[in-house]
Amino acid sequence: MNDSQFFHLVTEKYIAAALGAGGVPVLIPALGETVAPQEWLARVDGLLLTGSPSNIEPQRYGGMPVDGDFNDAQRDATTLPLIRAAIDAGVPLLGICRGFQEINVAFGGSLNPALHDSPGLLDHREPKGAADVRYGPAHPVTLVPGGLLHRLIGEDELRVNSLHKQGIATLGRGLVAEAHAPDGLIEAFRVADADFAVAVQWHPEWRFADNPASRALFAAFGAACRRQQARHDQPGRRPA
Ligand SMILES: N[C@@H](CCC(=O)NCCCC(=O)O)C(=O)O
Repeated sequence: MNDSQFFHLVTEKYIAAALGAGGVPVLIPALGETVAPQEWLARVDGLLLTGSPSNIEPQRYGGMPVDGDFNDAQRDATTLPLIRAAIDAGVPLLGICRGFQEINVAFGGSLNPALHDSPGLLDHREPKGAADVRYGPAHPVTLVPGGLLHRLIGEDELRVNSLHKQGIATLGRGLVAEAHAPDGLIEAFRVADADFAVAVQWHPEWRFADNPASRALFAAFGAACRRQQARHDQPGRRPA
């Protein structure tokens, strides 16, 4: 008998953005090793790695446990192997906030556990207030000239929201920076050799339909998922 009272959930803004990208969203529960990554990858055409208030366990990237930290070991045990398997299978990825941090860690990168305690870095935590305030524009990011996001969005700079206390300390091998905050923090990257594997530290899913840059990002993710769907539908396709 399982009498667990835990919920596996996702905020509706992610579901709305996945629908807006042309997808049929399905929530993958945090089951860790109970279901092999290949089982999920045979059933989906893309992975949207969402934000969450929880942190990645620091031992996943060589860090020290922090007293009182809200970690989610079950999610780590699900997403980190899934990310590696998705890249091997050519499944498109879009990582947001915690999802951005997860892709970095899956590629061997590390995180700064508290940006606001690091001299020279901005405080990237959300302001207090209603959702409009918390998800409101917080700082600019500069897109790397000629990078994927720069070409997709067609702007040199964006104003983005900011709801994270952690951030990239070292970028994982095989990842390429795509955007920086004014303090130099990497705010977006792509996986160098992937068809589409992009991650952003901000929240483009928040009112994505009202924001041309967010629309462009989700449209590109949707198009990559449809390319993967076409590969799925081909006889003799590459197994996940
Ligand atoms: N551990 C991270 C998580 C930040 C994050 O994903 N925040 C999103 C919160 C809710 C949402 O999905 O909108 C950190 O604090 O750095």
